[in-house]
Amino acid sequence: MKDKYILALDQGTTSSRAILFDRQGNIVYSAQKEFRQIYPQPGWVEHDPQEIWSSQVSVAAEAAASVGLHNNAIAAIGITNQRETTIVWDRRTGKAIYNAIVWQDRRTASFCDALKGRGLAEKIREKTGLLVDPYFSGSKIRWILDNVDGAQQLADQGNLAFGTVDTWLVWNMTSGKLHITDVSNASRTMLFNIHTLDWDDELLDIIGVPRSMLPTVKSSSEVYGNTEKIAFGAVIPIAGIAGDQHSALFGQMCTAPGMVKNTYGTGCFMMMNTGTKPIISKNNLLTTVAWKIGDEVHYALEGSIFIGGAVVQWLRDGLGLIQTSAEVENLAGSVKDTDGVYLVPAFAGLGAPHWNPHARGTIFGITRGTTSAHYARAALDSIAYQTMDVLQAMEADSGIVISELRVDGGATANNLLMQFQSDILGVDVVRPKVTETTALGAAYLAGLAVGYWSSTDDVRGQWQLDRRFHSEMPAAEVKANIKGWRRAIVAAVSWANDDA
Ligand SMILES: Nc1ncnc2c1ncn2[C@@H]1O[C@H](COP(=O)(O)OP(=O)(O)O)[C@@H](O)[C@H]1O
Ligand SMILES: O=P(O)(O)OC[C@H](O)CO
Repeated sequence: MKDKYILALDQGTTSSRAILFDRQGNIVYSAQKEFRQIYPQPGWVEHDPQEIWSSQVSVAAEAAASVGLHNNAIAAIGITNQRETTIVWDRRTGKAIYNAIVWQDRRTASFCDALKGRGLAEKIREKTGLLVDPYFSGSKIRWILDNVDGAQQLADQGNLAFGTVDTWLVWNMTSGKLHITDVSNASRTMLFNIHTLDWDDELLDIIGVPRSMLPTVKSSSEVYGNTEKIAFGAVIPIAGIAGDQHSALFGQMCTAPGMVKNTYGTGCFMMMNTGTKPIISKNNLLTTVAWKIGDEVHYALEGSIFIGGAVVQWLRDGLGLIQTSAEVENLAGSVKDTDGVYLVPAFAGLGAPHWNPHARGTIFGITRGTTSAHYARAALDSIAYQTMDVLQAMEADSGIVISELRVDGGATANNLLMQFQSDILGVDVVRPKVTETTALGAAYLAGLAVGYWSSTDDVRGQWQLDRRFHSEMPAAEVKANIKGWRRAIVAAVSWANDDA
């Protein structure tokens, strides 16, 4: 298998990517295609399942063609995907009966409130590791069964299939031969028991989802089957599947308990490997299955921040202060600090660890001397402060003092942000050379299954440092900054309460 490659398919919220990796974990070719975001009503977000498939298959074909699709040049395919996004289709035709309901979609908030009202939150958290929230797939499936004509009847007849995006891609790549998912994606549905590693009959009953709709749950690294030539253009083993944040944790080689990564994309997603036992959070974090390789299951704690790099997009598109996201570094760096300005970017409520859907974006401490540069600096700082809130919750839940944070995602290009992150956390922030860690993780999972790499130890050595940021800020300054952020959070939450 001398000149073979691994093809990683990274199906994200706004684009589909296909990246070819070589045996040293280097990127050989990368292709990317954006697709439509559909907003039928405020708070609703949908994708066309057909566009998810066609964008993914076209970039896969482009990447595969770069090394000669018909030369058996690709040893295996690994899939990683936006999580929780829900697709329901008719098994007989392979046609989706409704658009994909995206993880950001809030339409099932009242259904979730009703579950909480019935006192089910603790049971659900105990079994699934999740908070009751529209974020997860279960309530989205229920919505489709309740709102698409004839759906419930089709489900009762066993004609409907549900899948997260990994499942949908595999179904299409195998012309409907495989209806599978992996443990990491299953653990984001609110239907999966993370202790028994099976769909939970009691939860299926509570949420009203027939077991016949659900995919078979597999490990994250095994040969599930082959792509069909007619659907995919070539016959290639599909050998790895993991949700994108789980895949990034693996790609960052956070394979030992206590290792943490934070991905700074549109949102920020921090995950800590907690080893082979789940930790149920007391601080509003999620417990999730990191991956299963062979018989070994790893669990993780996760904190999801809804607005990360998106606050920079707002400076660019909403305020017009910058032309490109990258420009924020120069603008913010033109002042020495925010001069007391705090920005809480709760544009869509606050995620972990606050979980307040009513909070809204707020800016405090403006004076006559405040400039656009202070806004830019406060926006960057807000990403770092939100990360700090999650990291502290993780330390409290795990009892582990974190000494190093591995980072990836688009906003980690920003050195000012990374330095401030290290200053405010008091830990080293560590940026690898390959920041496409999500795709790399999926490639590793697939390559391990087919013997392209022999063991996790074999790939661990491929992780290479780009830059390590050490904390430099004097302790008193750190303390004063954090105190201001805490006041800003309290004020943002209070602002949302119109009785206050
Ligand atoms: N130099 C930068 N400084 C701060 N934010 C940045 C920078 N470059 C990109 N971003 C932000 O990073 C995000 C894109 O990162 P990416 O990892 O591609 O996200 P996603 O996978 O969620 O689409 C955008 O929100 C963008 O504003
Ligand atoms: O597609 P991304 O990278 O924004 O990730 C989305 C997450 O998986 C949602 O839980």
